[in-house]
Amino acid sequence: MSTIVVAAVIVAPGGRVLAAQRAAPAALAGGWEFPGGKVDPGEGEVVALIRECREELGVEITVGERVGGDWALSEGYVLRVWLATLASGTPEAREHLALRWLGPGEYYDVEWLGADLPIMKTVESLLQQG
Ligand SMILES: Nc1nc2c([nH]c(=O)n2[C@H]2C[C@H](O)[C@@H](COP(=O)(O)OP(=O)(O)OP(=O)(O)O)O2)c(=O)[nH]1
Repeated sequence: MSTIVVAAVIVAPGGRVLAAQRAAPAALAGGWEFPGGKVDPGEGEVVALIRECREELGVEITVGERVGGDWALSEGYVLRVWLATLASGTPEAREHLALRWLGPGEYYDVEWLGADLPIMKTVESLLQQG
């Protein structure tokens, strides 16, 4: 069975989305992703998403609609993604090298990890549909 990784596309007014730059492992460090992480055994996926955003960014999120289905990662891992908004707090890079809010026209200004580029494209279409 695959390990499930969950990630949040946190959307702020003006269609800004939060990108986070990975600090590790070496093969991925410097690449940009949506905040999240692995679901713990027995843990709900949305619960894991909220926990990861609390741990990594120091924020509380409100989870919205799912983005796509299972996004392929490396062997044995799948990525599931949700739109989210900030319920409280200001994101801080507690585990990442940096954070960036990307507005429309800036969505591709960072080096997304391979799995994340198609997700960004799907999110762009969703946000354009309003
Ligand atoms: N969180 C996250 N991980 C991603 C994305 N895209 C992508 O390829 N990944 C990969 C990187 C990692 O190999 C894996 C997620 O692992 P993680 O390191 O974020 O998980 P975690 O916070 O639970 O950390 P740990 O248990 O390994 O300490 O999925 C993404 O957008 N968000």
